[in-house]
Amino acid sequence: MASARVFEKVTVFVLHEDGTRTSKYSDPVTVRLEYDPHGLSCKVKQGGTLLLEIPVDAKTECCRLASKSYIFASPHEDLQFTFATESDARKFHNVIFKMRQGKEVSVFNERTDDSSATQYFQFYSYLSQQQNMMQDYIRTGTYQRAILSNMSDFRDKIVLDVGAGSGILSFFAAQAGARKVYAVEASSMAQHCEMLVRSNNLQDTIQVIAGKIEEIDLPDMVDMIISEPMGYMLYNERMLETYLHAKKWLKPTGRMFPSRGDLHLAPFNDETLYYEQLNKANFWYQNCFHGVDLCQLREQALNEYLRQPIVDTFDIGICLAKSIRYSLDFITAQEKDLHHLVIPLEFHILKSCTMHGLAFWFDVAFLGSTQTVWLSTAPTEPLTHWYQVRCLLEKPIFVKEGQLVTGTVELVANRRQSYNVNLEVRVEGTNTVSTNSLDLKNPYFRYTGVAPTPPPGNNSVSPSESYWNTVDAQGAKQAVNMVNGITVNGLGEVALDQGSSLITLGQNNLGLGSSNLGPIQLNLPLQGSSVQRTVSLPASSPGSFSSTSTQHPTRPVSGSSVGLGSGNFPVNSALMIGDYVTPGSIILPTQGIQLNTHTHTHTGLAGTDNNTQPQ
Ligand SMILES: C[S@@+](CC[C@H](N)C(=O)[O-])C[C@H]1O[C@@H](n2cnc3c(N)ncnc32)[C@H](O)[C@@H]1O
Repeated sequence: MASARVFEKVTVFVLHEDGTRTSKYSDPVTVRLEYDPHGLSCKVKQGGTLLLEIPVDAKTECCRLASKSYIFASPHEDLQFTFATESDARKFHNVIFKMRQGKEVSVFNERTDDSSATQYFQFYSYLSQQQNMMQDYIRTGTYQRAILSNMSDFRDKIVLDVGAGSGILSFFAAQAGARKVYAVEASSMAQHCEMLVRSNNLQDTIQVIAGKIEEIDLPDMVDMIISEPMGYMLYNERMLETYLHAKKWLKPTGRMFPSRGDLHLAPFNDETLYYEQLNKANFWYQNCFHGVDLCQLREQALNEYLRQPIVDTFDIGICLAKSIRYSLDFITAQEKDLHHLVIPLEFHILKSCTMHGLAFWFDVAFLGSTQTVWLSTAPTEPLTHWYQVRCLLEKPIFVKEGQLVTGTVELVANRRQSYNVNLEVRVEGTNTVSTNSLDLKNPYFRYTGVAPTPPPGNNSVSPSESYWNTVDAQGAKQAVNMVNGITVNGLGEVALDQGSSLITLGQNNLGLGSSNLGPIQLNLPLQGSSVQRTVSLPASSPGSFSSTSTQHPTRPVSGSSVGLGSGNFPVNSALMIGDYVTPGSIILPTQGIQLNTHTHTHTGLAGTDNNTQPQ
């Protein structure tokens, strides 16, 4: 039920203690039963005016009365609705009865706290959040390619879209020739989705069903299930369980798009990241903060910071071993398989280094009958709104090339639609063990838009020389300037009068004293930044020129127009609840960006230090 059930000419009475009743409104009203993630919302209207709204869920006290009436009991008022016809009263009762029956047996409700579900579906009811996901071009483009390059899996088929949101994947299925698409969406986005279906004239193909997969009914079994159920680290949000649950509607020969998910794990080295967390905790290590000794809480603060998985991106060069892959086959896996995952670790260390933790990313595969398409969130691939996730160890360990690091990552599902992550790593043949326990529901969003830098010690040629070799000599030649009546270009070539060609000078061979030229400033493009960096050249360098260039992160960020500069930008915390922050939701200051080479300071971030998930 995406559209509301509407009942006209309903008379509403207030029931009194003494058994009498009085009319609540002078005229009959219109009653609408609308889908709500908790159950239903019963809206009483007159003309366009909303007079009353009664939330109806599994706990609401209500029942049928005689053949044409229905009673709602509430602490302050008991109401009787008398319908125009018996048939209306029966329909009204049936909608409520079915909803309540669904709730009683809802697998979703059993595994989810009400508060978590409320916040979660509220988040997805915002058009801006659906837009954020839709604008992740790598994500949306890959889904469309996977579907349209496997037309034979969709043509004339019945498709189920699990968590349809705006309905974008349902539209792709329709483009691929699906006969019928059931677009199931639990948030109130279902209503917007239905509007799009109608305005695109696809109401005969796409049927929007408002409700949770675990609670709705479908008229048919389906040939194909499509969905985008992946959260941070693949498993966050526990929507994969909903995706697997939906298989109760899949024909035995049916397909799942995506068909398989691979979680990748690799040990990493990142001194800056580790000390950044440590330093944040050091705030509590002061004994006279406005006259108050805070030291007692330093340990707990550190624990809190270390419990946060870090969401951002990094250079693959920080990884100390080849990643291991933990695969989940969506066709064969069961919901309960995702309640407790134990991932065995075995890393063959490739370079001697301090290991600070484990990095995670995921890929999903669409195994079509014509083509296999992969969607990857690897650090080597264009950035998506899933970024990558890193979990720090409580105590970093030193590992040597050739050593074997073993251990486990345990993911324990919780009622907040997330996981507790327990790490344990051991260096084989030594006594070295390190652990940590993290809360995936409360990650630290650290992405600033700065291109990640490779780890130190990776240069086998002189970086200074290679840089200058790549400076565009032609650009410098054209940067012509007048200095003390002499024309000088960026290569140091000079001409004494206008119109004559420029000549290369030896060391100050015009006899100009260095003091005449003064300090020379050169504005260079900075990698990953849209700001200029001022470099002072020796005063004896002839001429001065200014070359302004805007360069974006070396790894393209997918999604909407992102021009991300250096420094720390406020992230709109309202956008960070629920699913993810997209690259597009970084807010750039309009002016005056100070070059900040320390990417680890986050004083510029809005709100708290980035809680990205609902609690
Ligand atoms: C990550 S979004 C994807 C939206 C859309 N399919 C897309 O690709 O843009 C997941 C959607 O699934 C919905 N959802 C989550 N759990 C659900 C459930 N148990 N039943 C139905 N919908 C659900 C959310 O409300 C959200 O709109």
